[in-house]
Amino acid sequence: MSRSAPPGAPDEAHGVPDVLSITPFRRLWVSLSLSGLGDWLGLLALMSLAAILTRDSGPFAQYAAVSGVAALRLAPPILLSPFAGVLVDRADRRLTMVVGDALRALLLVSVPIVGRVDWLLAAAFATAIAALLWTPAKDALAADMVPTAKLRQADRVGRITLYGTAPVAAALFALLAAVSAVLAGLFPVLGAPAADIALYAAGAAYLAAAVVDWGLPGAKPGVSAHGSGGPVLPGAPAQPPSAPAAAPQAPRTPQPPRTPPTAAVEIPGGEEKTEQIAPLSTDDERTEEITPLGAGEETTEQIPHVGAGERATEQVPQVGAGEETTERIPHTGAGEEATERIPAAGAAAAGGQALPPQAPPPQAPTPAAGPQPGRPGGPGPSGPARSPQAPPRSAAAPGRAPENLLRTFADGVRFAGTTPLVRGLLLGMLGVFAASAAVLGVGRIFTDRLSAGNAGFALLFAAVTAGIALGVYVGPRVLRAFSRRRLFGLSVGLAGAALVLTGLVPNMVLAAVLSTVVGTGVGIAWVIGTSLLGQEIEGEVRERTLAYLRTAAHVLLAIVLVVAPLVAGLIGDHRLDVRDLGYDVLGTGMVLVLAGLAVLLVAVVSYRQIDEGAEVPLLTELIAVLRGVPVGPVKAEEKLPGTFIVLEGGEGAGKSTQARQLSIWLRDEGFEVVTTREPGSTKLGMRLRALLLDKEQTGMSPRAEALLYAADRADHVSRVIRPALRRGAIVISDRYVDSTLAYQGAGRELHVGEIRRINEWATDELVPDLTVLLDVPPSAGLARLGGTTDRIEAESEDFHDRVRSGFRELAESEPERYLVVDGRSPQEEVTRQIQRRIRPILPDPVPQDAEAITGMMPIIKEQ
Ligand SMILES: Nc1ncnc2c1ncn2[C@@H]1O[C@H](COP(=O)(O)OP(=O)(O)O)[C@@H](O)[C@H]1O
Ligand SMILES: Cc1cn([C@H]2C[C@H](O)[C@@H](COP(=O)(O)OP(=O)(O)O)O2)c(=O)[nH]c1=O
Repeated sequence: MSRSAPPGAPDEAHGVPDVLSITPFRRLWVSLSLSGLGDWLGLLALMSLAAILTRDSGPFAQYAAVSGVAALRLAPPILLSPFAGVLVDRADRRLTMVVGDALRALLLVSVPIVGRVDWLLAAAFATAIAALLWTPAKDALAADMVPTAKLRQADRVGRITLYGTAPVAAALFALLAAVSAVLAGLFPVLGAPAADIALYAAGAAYLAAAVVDWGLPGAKPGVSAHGSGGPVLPGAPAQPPSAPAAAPQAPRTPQPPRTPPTAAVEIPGGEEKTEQIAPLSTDDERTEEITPLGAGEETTEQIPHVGAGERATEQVPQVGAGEETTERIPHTGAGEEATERIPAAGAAAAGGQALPPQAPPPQAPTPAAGPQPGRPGGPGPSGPARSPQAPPRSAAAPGRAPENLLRTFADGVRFAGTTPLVRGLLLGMLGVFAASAAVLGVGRIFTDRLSAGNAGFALLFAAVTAGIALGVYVGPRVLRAFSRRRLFGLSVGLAGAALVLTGLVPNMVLAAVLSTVVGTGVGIAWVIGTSLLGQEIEGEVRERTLAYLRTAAHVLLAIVLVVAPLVAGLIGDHRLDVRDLGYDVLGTGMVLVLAGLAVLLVAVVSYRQIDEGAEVPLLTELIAVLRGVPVGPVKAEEKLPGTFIVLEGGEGAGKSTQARQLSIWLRDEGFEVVTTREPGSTKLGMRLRALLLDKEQTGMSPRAEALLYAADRADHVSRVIRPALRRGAIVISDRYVDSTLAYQGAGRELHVGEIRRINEWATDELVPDLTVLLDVPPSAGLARLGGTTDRIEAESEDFHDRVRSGFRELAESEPERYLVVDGRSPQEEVTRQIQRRIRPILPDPVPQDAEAITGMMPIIKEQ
């Protein structure tokens, strides 16, 4: 059965990013890498130079300047992105990118030349504005270049590029700081150019990006190959550069694919777009999901995605792409909103507006971007990684008011906190995200106090990003036998503890080592958190939750980057003298300590939420895992005195016939025998059987079918089988778990492993002592039945062939627990073979204590 790696199981082929073989996209990617480098390098250099230029301007000025750089870079995306989208929708995208990159180059280069902090802050703000216009143009262009089927991949490539440029920028920054120190030594006239060179380098990176942009294929305003103005995520890829903070998450999040493929229409401008786009509706994802269900199911599936009942349903036809709808909803929360928007903004817009996420993309780490593991501090430079889903692409809907972050939060809190696990995960992920933002926020002044300057700041930043990368890599590989939930909680705690220590040690090297540990904790928490979230929640709710996470991360980033230096300034630097020992209490260090303590608190709260119901104490499990011994609740195996025999096989294989023969024989032998069957041996089971086998019942989804059989089985085991086994009876069941594995697993091509798990739970892991498989070719078995067929019997020949092979594979995988008999043999022969196999496993027909008393009862099985 393993053969059936059902649909859905085979994840999208995330192989080598072959989107990069699309020449225009590859060029765009080069441009994104360059401007991403410029973003990160520019951010680091601006923060550094702000600290340097204000070093002598009074106690609080330095903190305020660094905080100001962060605020001015992050504010435009939050406040202005909807307007930027409108503008960009009307402009030539390629040209917008060229201008955006060139402008940023000029601005960064002008900063060291002017050498004034007020100009530095103005330039920080202006680069944010430039990125704000550049981002939607880039997203829309990317969407035009990539076929719909590859949008998701393009999105991934984009995000990886975004994260990837951060450590590169950190390394480059450190190198340039060293070079500038050497230059300053050689030519004292130059002063200490410190951050200057980094700003020139960032300017050069932007300039190079502008040159590459120039060679990109242009696109007319408002036109998108994919319709909706800019499709969805595609842009995401683009994001890299900008969005620093982006969300790591993931894979699932991005709904990129949703872009309606169709909309290959060119529509200039806002509203009209909507209409034209309308007709489409394909979406890769959806298609995949629907496939197994067959026609008729579509409707059913869509509804859950859409969320808001009727309204949503109405929208679908109008908007076309179901996905679009889906996307909007998560962001917006309310179905109605979505409805309103659509007409007004057009699909594209709708997407675009996806809340804040994209909006902010430009510079700030978009929420969307979220906490990507990869991307370290998210604080990134310019734009946040737009969320994949967020349709950065087309900017905002004309005339639409800027999205309301508060609303996204309110919606998010409402739906995201539905289970303790989800609550715990979100809390933990946001906690570690804030931790890395805190390091970035106070890092520059902190390293200044440690006399490590730019090089120290670069080292700190590189340490955190490298730690995150390490965490993301090792997270899924470390302590494999250890509970993922607990590992998540521990990694959040690790990040918090390491952050506290970082703030306490007045030593650059130790601070760098500890920052790596902070990053590692952050990376592990992100990678595990996103994967647990993906497992825990599905479909529309998952999208909403991730949108919320991105938005929250974005806002948190902005707050931490702006507030952290200010708090450090308020605390100030003090010297503690205890006897002969002096200890410098740094305002920045204390902010790290406070942030670390907050993260530790978050770790505890989050751990409590996600560890609910765990049966083994944390330490016991950890020690066991480290020693390599099996862990887990040691289930007190209930020793059942009875014997459980199951007859399996296809239709007409002779199961009922043999069950009858067996029970006659065993009763004759003096056993209490319970003959039963599935489905339908309890009151509830009879009703389920009617549902399951009624031919009128058309269009039942395979998963629902599997669950109904499992429900019947759960009732059957708890009411009939287990009580009989407890009494010491021999239970003969006509069908059991293997039927679901064969019919719904192999036959319907559902995931066999998943069905097995569901059935283990349903039966509380009751496994037969012996399973007899009566093997007959389906045609022979069905011919024996004659007459009318039920819903399952009426399935195709192929289906029954798969079922037969499914049964045989099961038997082959556990030969000691199976007896396979050729069901075409004469009945008596089949019976004899079964008796021969059963005899050795039969219990003593008389309770042992009774025998001990009389000492004279025959042992039937030996007769
Ligand atoms: N070994 C056998 N050879 C020929 N016919 C058989 C054999 N076993 C059962 N049958 C006949 O095949 C038909 C289906 O048998 P049944 O036991 O009801 O199959 P199942 O319960 O597996 O659907 C019955 O008419 C039965 O008499
Ligand atoms: C128990 C079980 C039965 N089935 C199907 C197989 C049969 O076609 C039908 C049970 O009908 P039934 O009339 O009991 O058939 P049989 O005499 O062949 O056992 O339900 C499943 O698909 N999955 C299951 O888990």
